[in-house]
Amino acid sequence: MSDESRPQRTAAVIPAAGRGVRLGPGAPKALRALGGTPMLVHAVRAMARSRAVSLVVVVAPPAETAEVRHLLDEHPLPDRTDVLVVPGGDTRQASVRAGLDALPADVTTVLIHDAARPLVPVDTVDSVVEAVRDGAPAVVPALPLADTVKEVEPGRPGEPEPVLGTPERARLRAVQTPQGFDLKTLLHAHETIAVTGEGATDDAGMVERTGVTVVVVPGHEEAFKVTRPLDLVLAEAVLARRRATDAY
Ligand SMILES: Nc1ccn([C@@H]2O[C@H](COP(=O)(O)OP(=O)(O)OP(=O)(O)O)[C@@H](O)[C@H]2O)c(=O)n1
Ligand SMILES: C[C@](O)(CO)[C@H](O)COP(=O)(O)O
Repeated sequence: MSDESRPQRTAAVIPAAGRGVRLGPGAPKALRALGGTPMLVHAVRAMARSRAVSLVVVVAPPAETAEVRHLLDEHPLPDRTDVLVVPGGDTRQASVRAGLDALPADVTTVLIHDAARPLVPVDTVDSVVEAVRDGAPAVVPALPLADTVKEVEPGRPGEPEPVLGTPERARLRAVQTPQGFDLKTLLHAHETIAVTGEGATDDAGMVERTGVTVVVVPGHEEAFKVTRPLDLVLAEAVLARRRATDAY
């Protein structure tokens, strides 16, 4: 079968193996409650809400893999969505790679979505999938910045840092997930980076290093990442508003 006539199956990989150090002491971040339900369950449902996604691969903290499997069995998804659970690695990049390695051969498009972004709306997920299916090999949702950004010479914590410059804000975007990829393009980036030993803080950053053009589509304010304690307060408020206004 030629590449053109092959059915386009879309899977989502959810890296969820981080500890959540910046959120403070407690269970691994993805397992902490948001509105009484683990953050990971919200993130998995957010992917399954897209009719394009028929498989979700959850990359769990290695010590909690069985617990995560049990948790997902307790929170079933629509019949059309399968869920796999695999153990993660020491870095986000290694965890994403573990998720990619678990994908079956018929997957052509992959979304990489942080468990730490539990409230991404389905329209944002769908717009990323659509852009990949329209031919973009790498797509990221992103928002313009509200703050001015300074480049600094990093110093010791608490010490003043000299400013090196002020990038033009109109050209900057704050990048979210899910990031969408033609699977072969992302696998090639992972293989290239394994050889060069470089790292990247997001998946699109890895693809950029292989010379492939990444495009941006509009992100959403509610796709923010739960990183620090105040983010959890905001997430609870957003979820409570949704539950009060629609059948969420
Ligand atoms: N070894 C790792 C590290 C991170 N992640 C995942 O990558 C996503 C984004 O990372 P971040 O928000 O930085 O999560 P943590 O690494 O858990 O946060 P922290 O740096 O505060 O510990 C999260 O869903 C996290 O679970 C992962 O799967 N494997
Ligand atoms: C992938 C990401 O969420 C895009 O903004 C971000 O780069 C993750 O960074 P973190 O340092 O792992 O929180």
